[in-house]
Amino acid sequence: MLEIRNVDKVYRSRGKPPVHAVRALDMEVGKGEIVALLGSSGCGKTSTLRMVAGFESVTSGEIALGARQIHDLPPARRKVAMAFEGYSLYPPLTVRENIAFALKAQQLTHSEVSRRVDAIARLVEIEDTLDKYPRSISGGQQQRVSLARALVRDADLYLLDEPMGQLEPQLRAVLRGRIKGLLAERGMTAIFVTHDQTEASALADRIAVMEDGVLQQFASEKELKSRPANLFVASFIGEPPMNLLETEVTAGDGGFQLSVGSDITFHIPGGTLDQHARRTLEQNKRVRVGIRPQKVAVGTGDVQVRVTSNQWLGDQSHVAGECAGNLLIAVAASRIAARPGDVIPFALEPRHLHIFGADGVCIRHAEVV
Ligand SMILES: Nc1ncnc2c1ncn2[C@@H]1O[C@H](COP(=O)(O)OP(=O)(O)OP(=O)(O)O)[C@@H](O)[C@H]1O
Repeated sequence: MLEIRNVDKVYRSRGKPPVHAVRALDMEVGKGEIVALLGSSGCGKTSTLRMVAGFESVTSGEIALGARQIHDLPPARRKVAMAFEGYSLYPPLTVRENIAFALKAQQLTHSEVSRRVDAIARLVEIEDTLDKYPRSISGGQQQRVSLARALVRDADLYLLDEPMGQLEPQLRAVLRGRIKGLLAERGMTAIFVTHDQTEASALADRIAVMEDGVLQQFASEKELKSRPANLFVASFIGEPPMNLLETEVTAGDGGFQLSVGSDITFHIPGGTLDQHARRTLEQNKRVRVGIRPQKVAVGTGDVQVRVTSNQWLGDQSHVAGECAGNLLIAVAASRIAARPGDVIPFALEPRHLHIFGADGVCIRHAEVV
């Protein structure tokens, strides 16, 4: 449906060094798929969306939508609807007129326009603002008008830039569900930008994780968590973040020992490694390993940890502790009786380890259970 092929974006402003905002981006989005672009501020999410919509040119590369090459077309001819981060509402028009304006090109009857505007306004809960002007409504309401203006259109692709960033958490959760329902019911294809992992997971079929202009991994939330492509994705996705440890590698016992000083030793059987992983471990003296806090067992095991904090969050405990200069976090389903300063055991099983090569690429994933 949407194909982004080897796209680069370089901003050049006079007197300033060029900014390489997007690098060699390759991405395919299927019909009816909902995709989240997730990443920290400045990683190139908005630039990507704006290039697809046509508000920024591509520096190189191609973008196709269905059978059409669109990267050289003006925005109005792309059949792409976009809700902007800065809303871009027309100040002299009322909310109703702003939303209806998006339907102008579709030559609908007056009553059909009214019906559609009322329905979308109801969905995003702005019915009572329809006769007001943008300046007299709140930022959160303006954001919903912008969202309504994009979703009301018939388009091949919907691009939503931080569509709910201004809304309070409760309304956000309600709208998330409704928008997902609308997109699914109509088989709409959508890409939305977010900083928020919960939002990405709740709305999207697949998540594109970007950092520094580079697509790091494009996969379902489940796969990002269970098979992170590299250290960046491993540490960025998941809450609390993955525990990462620097280990020393020694070969032996038909496999490898990965140790953190004399305090932690993992035995990795050769049979759990493919050829590339084995070669990487043979060639590197040190590698990083990662283990999800949810996979660290508390009160059992042979890693002695000095507790630094222990919080009960109502449905789970987060226990943090220090071992050989490393901070380790464990998530347990029950209350843990431990106070800061106590020494308690943690169990870190080798089968739950992700192992990363010197370039940060994951060479062995944890066993999926
Ligand atoms: N018009 C522009 N001219 C020059 N540099 C720009 C321009 N627009 C964006 N940039 C730069 O390009 C990089 C990527 O910006 P972009 O807005 O795409 O990131 P983002 O991931 O959407 O960030 P945010 O979440 O903060 O909106 C940043 O370094 C930004 O400063």
